[in-house]
Amino acid sequence: MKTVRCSILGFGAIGQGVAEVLLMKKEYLESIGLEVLVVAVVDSKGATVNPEGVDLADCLARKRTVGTVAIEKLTGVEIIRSIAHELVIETTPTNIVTGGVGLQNMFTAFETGKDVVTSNKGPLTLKYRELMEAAKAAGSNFRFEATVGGSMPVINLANEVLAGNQLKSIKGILNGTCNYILTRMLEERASYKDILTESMELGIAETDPTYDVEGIDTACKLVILANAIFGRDATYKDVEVTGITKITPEALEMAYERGHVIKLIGEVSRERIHVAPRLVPINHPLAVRGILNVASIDTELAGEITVTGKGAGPIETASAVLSDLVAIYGNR
Ligand SMILES: NC(=O)C1=CN([C@@H]2O[C@H](COP(=O)(O)OP(=O)(O)OC[C@H]3O[C@@H](n4cnc5c(N)ncnc54)[C@H](OP(=O)(O)O)[C@@H]3O)[C@@H](O)[C@H]2O)C=CC1
Ligand SMILES: N[C@@H](CC=O)C(=O)O
Ligand code: NA
Repeated sequence: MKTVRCSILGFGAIGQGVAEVLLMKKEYLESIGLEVLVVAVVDSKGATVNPEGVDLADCLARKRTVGTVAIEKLTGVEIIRSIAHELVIETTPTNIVTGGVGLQNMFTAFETGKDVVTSNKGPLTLKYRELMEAAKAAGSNFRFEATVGGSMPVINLANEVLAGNQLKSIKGILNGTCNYILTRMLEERASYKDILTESMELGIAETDPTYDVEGIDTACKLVILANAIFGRDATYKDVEVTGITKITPEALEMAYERGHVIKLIGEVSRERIHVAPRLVPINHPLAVRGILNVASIDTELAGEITVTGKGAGPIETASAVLSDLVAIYGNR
């Protein structure tokens, strides 16, 4: 049995989802020869640490009752430097201005020879090239399937499953919150404000939900795809961005009467990266509903390949984190 010691940095919707999935998948992981030991869990107030493995069920219970896992006043960087482990699971908030605490966590992880699996888009949007170089110099694994499309496979699908097949563009819906809002505004005439509040309660919206509705989150994901799949050196400023804040119920209804839905569509190719609301025919493969995401990959050899799946949510996103963990340490 191989033991993988890991830290979970950020214990909000996704960090907790990861903890739940690690508990749920303990037997499966053991069946493929992996014992995953979480040695530290960190939120904004501090950490629970145990080099022999923390009690994840207890961390989840304390987070839900007391509001924090903090027992010791330690930060992510301090934990990365002082506690022996192999893998940092980074799930702190996305910040595209500074990279947030996640950027420092990732650089420190590579500096100390650790692998990183993350759902955090900020560092990758701001400093993709530098992070890849740091990971390479350290000989570390760096995987981030959860950053784009949540559970929906897209990065690993394009780079691994479609390896060798030159890709021309990727186009689709990459924000679950916006799709949920647009769907419910049209189908139930629910109010924009109420659905946004509900999205925050469901753990699908960003820590700062303006990132969702202003198209910033989709833009981040397009930057990650541009860099990870199209070999570009893009940052946020390379994206043309329009969000959904100006879409009215009347506009949605008028479009529907004419056989269309309005969707927030992102598109990335070697030439252009842009996101804006667009009209999509009702029966088109991109016209998915609710929190679903969808991506149509235009390939050189295989034509168009379209995938869809839940783009947000704690357990769904943790599914992508789990698959990255297994890709690094499993005997596949
Ligand atoms: N929600 C989703 O469906 C998806 C989210 N993501 C990405 O995953 C990441 C996490 O999202 P989500 O869980 O929803 O966000 P939340 O806001 O629910 O959780 C963020 C967590 O990070 C903690 N945190 C904030 N600052 C610090 C700090 N300085 N040191 C340590 N911990 C800190 C927070 O602490 P505290 O609990 O004390 O506030 C909280 O536990 C984001 O980058 C997001 O973009 C990606 C895919 C899907
Ligand atoms: N807030 C995001 C979460 C996943 O990245 C979304 O709604 O898609
Ligand atoms: Na994904």
